[in-house]
Amino acid sequence: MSRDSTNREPLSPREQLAGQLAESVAGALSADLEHQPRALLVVSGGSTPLAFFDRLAAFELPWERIDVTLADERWVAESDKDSNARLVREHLLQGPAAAATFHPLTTGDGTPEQGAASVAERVMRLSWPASVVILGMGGDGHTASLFPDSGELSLALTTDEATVAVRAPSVAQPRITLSASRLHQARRHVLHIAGDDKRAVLAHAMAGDDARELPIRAFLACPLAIYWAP
Ligand SMILES: O=C1O[C@H](COP(=O)(O)O)[C@@H](O)[C@H](O)[C@H]1O
Repeated sequence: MSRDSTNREPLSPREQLAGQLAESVAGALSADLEHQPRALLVVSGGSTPLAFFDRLAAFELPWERIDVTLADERWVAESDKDSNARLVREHLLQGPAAAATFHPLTTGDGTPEQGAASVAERVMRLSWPASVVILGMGGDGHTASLFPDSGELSLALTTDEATVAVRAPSVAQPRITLSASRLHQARRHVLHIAGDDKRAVLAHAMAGDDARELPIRAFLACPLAIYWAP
């Protein structure tokens, strides 16, 4: 355990990792904004990024020139406990970062199939390439909402469209995901994961090349900076 800058709270390895990733992402956004009017940050949902969001939000950056969107989203209301947008609003768009512009991946449509085209138009208006795409990974090797058991996986791995509506037996809600081709459009790619289980999945992914088995494989050659803690 080390201590944070106030020398009060002991930091867990995951908290230290979140701080290191926040520093790196803040530096990347700052560097890009020196030579472009706006910068785009693509983040993932789930439980892993929360401490990172909290840390990044505190950086003094020209947030009014920063757009934030998600790699994927559950097709639920923003008030839902499973909404990635809710996590971003509650943990990232706080303090200095409240001045950023957030672009959610949902619409008022009943299904992601109905909403995907208008979300794609919204996404394509952003400042690509993104400064950073931060990916997470599930225990099944999924990243964003590219699930091994989804009927839309092949489409999501190959289409030039920006978004794909996804359904998978392994997850409760329908989802929308940025396609692999859209997620590839970034200056920097990061994989942020924690725990020995995910390290083992990543090692398995690195030993093969079939992205339909472990979709994270579609990003291993980006190159991908790996942020891992026990
Ligand atoms: O479903 C999702 O899961 C992954 C990983 O989530 P975590 O809770 O294990 O951190 C995430 O990267 C993805 O964006 C999310 O929709």
